[in-house]
Amino acid sequence: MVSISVRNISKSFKKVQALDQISFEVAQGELFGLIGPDGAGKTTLFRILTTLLVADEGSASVFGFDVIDGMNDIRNSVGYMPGKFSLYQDLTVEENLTFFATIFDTTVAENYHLIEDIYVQIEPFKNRRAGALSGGMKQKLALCCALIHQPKVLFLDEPTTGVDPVSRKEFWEMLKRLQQKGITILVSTPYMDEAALCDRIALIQDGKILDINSPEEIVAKHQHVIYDVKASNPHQLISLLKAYPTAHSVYPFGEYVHYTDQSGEFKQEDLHAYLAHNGLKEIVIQPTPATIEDAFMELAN
Ligand SMILES: Nc1ncnc2c1ncn2[C@@H]1O[C@H](COP(=O)(O)OP(=O)(O)OP(=O)(O)O)[C@@H](O)[C@H]1O
Repeated sequence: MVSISVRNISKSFKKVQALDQISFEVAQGELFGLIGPDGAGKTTLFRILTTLLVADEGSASVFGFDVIDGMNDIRNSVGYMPGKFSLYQDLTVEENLTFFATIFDTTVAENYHLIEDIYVQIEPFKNRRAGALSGGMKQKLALCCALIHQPKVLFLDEPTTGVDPVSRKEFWEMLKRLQQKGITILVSTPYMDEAALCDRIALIQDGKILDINSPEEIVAKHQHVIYDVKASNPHQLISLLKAYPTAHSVYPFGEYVHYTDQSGEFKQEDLHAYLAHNGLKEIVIQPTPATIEDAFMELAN
């Protein structure tokens, strides 16, 4: 069964085309990721799907309810965790949760089973103002607030941005548990490593979908051999690689530069000799497996 359906959605703000003919479907119970850099259009899409913004073109439905005609039904059946400002900073942890339960005409007690796993971690701070919580705790509270009315679909806009790596990992484990309860989850993230944890992902840039598939298939489609390259002068290394006659792509990747070549006759020794001849030292060149980030760079090129 289809839980979220997006058909040819476009949205512009004056001269900026935030979304350009976006289409995709999310199955019930699926954990689907929107992956893209800042400004890709992720938040705009979330706002359209949660009925807070009207698209210029196209149509969309959530759980069979149209985003225009079924606005109230959607609002009652989805949970939305916006990237920023979803909590009342001056209310305590407990007051925030009670507030969100009340506006959906339910009680914390009624749906406590859904949030218990998460809430026990912030319960020791239940009398603390939300504004005084750490990033990871705010995120857990925001997730509890989005879940307290037992939504069928969860929209999470960059839930782990600005959160430490341990809390990020815990957060994804919680999402997996929620998925097992049958909740459909649409989550956005700029972190490519998190993309691998989704069932399927859509790679988005400049309002367009570059590809939709499982993370494994997106990586498997990558055509070029990727080389990790490192040398004494990273800036010069990038310029030299870009100037190499058969270069296909060159971009920084952690402590390395990722290099792909367009020639079938590429030899690591030739590239090594070229870099050494141009004065670089401590040169390392080694093949490395493709990641989602590499696939993204290739598609975005
Ligand atoms: N209300 C608005 N008025 C004008 N431009 C907007 C508005 N909302 C979004 N935009 C522009 O639309 C584009 C997409 O923005 P959007 O917030 O959807 O991207 P995003 O992928 O969520 O990135 P971010 O993580 O930076 O929010 C950006 O260029 C943004 O500046």
